[in-house]
Amino acid sequence: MSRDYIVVGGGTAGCLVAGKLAGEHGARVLVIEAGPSDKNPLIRMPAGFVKLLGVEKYMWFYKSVPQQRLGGRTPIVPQGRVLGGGSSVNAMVYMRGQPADYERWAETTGDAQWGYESLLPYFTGMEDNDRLNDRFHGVGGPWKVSDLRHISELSRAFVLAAQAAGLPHNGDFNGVSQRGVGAYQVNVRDGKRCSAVDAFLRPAMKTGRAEVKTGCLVHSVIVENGHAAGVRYLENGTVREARCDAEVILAAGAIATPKALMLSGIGPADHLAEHGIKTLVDLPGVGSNLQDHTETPVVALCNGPYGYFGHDRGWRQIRNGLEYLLNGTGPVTSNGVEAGAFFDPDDLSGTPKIQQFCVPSVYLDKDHTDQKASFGITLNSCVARPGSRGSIRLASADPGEQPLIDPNYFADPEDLRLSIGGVRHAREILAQEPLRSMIASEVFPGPDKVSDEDLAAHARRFVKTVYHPVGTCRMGHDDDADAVLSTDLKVRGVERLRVVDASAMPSIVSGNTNAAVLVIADKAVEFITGRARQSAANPVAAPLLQTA
Ligand SMILES: Cc1cc2nc3c(=O)[nH]c(=O)nc-3n(C[C@H](O)[C@H](O)[C@H](O)COP(=O)(O)OP(=O)(O)OC[C@H]3O[C@@H](n4cnc5c(N)ncnc54)[C@H](O)[C@@H]3O)c2cc1C
Repeated sequence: MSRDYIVVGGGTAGCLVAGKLAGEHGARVLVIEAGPSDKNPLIRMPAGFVKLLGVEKYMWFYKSVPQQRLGGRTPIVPQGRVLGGGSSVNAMVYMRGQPADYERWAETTGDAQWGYESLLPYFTGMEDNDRLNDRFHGVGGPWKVSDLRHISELSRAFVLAAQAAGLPHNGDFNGVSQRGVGAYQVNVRDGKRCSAVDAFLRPAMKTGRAEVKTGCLVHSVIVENGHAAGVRYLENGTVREARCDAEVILAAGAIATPKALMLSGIGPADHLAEHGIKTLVDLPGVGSNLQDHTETPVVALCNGPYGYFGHDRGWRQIRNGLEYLLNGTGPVTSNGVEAGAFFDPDDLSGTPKIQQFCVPSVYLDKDHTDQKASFGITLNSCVARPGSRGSIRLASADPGEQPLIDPNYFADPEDLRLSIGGVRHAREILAQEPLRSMIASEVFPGPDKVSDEDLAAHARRFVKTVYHPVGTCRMGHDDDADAVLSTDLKVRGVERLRVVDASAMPSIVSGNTNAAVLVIADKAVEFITGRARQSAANPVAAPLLQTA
C-alpha cells in the first residue's frame, strides 16, 4: 500500500504526529509500534498505572549498566511498550516545567520558536482543562486535564503539612509560579485516563488514513540516495520492509530512537565501526546527552489505615471496584501520586530545584522488595534539572538486543547534594501537623541516619528513575557539532528523516516530561506540513508573566 509517512513508535509523540497528519492534514500514515494494543481496561483506570508498572507485556524494563556512583547497582529504567507508549502507562501528572526550561531550549538552539512564550499557545491550544481557563490554560482541546476526583487523606495531610513547613499553597503548577505545594492536575476525564491514543490517534483512525501495526519491532531506517525511504521491521519472526513517499518519523522514545538511528548507520562512526555497522552519516551526538530525573525516597509507616495499602485486595477492592463501575468515583480514579511540591531546599523562596512527589503508600523500586508491605507514605524528592549526563550505546548490531543505557546517575555531585536537601525537607514536612499525627515511624533512611554521609549512602542505595529519559538526539543550531537534529527536527545529513520524541530535547524540563513531548510533536506537525497549527482552544489574553 502506498503511504506518505511512516511513524516509528506509537507513543506520546507518535500518536499526536500520526493523528494530526492523518486527521487534520489528510495524509496516509503507517504507525509501527513494538508493543500490543491498548485494550487492557487497566490502562483506562487511573489506579491501574501502579499495576501496569510491573507487567512485562506493557513495559520495556531497560536495565542500566552498573552505576559507578551507586555502588555498581544496575537500576531498571521502565518505559511504555504499548500503543500510546508512556501516555498509556504513566502516572498522568500534567506538568510542563518552568518557562526558563524552554527559554534554555531557545538559547541553546538559537531558535526563538522553542521559547516558552512561543510554545504557550501550543500547550493551551491542545488543552481541555476542567478548572482553569486563562492565559496559561485552555479549554476545548483534545488533551484532557482535570483535578483528581479522589485524594487520599494522607495526600491532603501532606499538602497541609508542607505549608506548615514553609511552602505556599499552589493551585496551578503550570500557571504563574511553580513553587509551592498542592494537588496535581492529571490527564484524566470522567475517571478515565486520557492517553495520546484517545486524544489524537483514535479519532484519526476512523478516517481510514491512519494504519496501525502493533507487535512489530522496527530494526532500522532504509536510506537510499541520501534520503529515508522506509523502515525494516520484524513481524511474526519475519523481517519486512515498509516504504513511504514523504518522510520517516522516528518516535520510539529517548532510548529506542538513538538505537534505531545507530542500527541504520547514523551515529558516532567509531562506535558503529566497533559493531561492524557501516557509517552512512557520522553524527557523534546520537545517543549522547542522556538526561533523566531521579528521585530519592523518605518512607514512613502510618499508625492507622491511611493511604492505599490493601485497597487492591479483599473487600476494599470489591468496594472500590463497585464504586468505580457504578459512579466513576473513588480510589480507582486516583493516579496514586496525587500531590506534590516544588522548592529549592537551600532557599524555600527561590526557584524550585526539587519536585517532590507524595505517594500515599510504601513505594520502592523492584530492587527493594525486602520492605514488608504496610500502611505508609513515601515522599520522593526528584532533582528537577539534573546536571548528570549519560549515554545510549549499542550492545551489538543485533536489533533484538537492548542497548547499553548509562544514565550516569549522580555524575554531577550537585544532583546528590540536592537529593539530600530534598530528603531533609521531606522529613521537615513529615514532622508537621496534620501529617505528624498519622506517622508511626520513619523506615528509610531511618531516624538514626542524619549526617550528610548517611543520607548520601541512602540516596546511592535507593535513588531511582522517575521514568523521564530525554535528550539523546538533541536539536541544535548548525554550528553545534553534537546536535543530531536541526531545530525543525530533521536528522542532519539524511533527507526525509525526522526525530519527534523526548530524544529531541536539548535539556530536560523541570517536571514530568509528557506535556513537553506533546508540544514537540505539535511543532513537528507544523514543520512537516508547512501549515500552521489549528487552534482548538481560545486562551484568554492577560498580561501575566509566569515566573518559576
Ligand atoms: C511509568 C511512567 C510514569 C510516567 N509518569 C509521567 C507523568 O505522570 N507525567 C508525565 O508528564 N510524564 C510521565 N512519564 C513520562 C512520559 O510518559 C514520557 O516522557 C513520554 O511518554 C515520552 O514520549 P515519547 O513519545 O518520547 O516516547 P514513548 O511515549 O515512550 O513512546 C515510544 C514508543 O515507541 C515504541 N517503540 C520503542 N522501540 C520501538 C521499535 N524499535 N519499533 C517500534 N516501536 C518501538 C515503544 O513501545 C513506545 O510505545 C512517565 C513515564 C513512565 C514510563
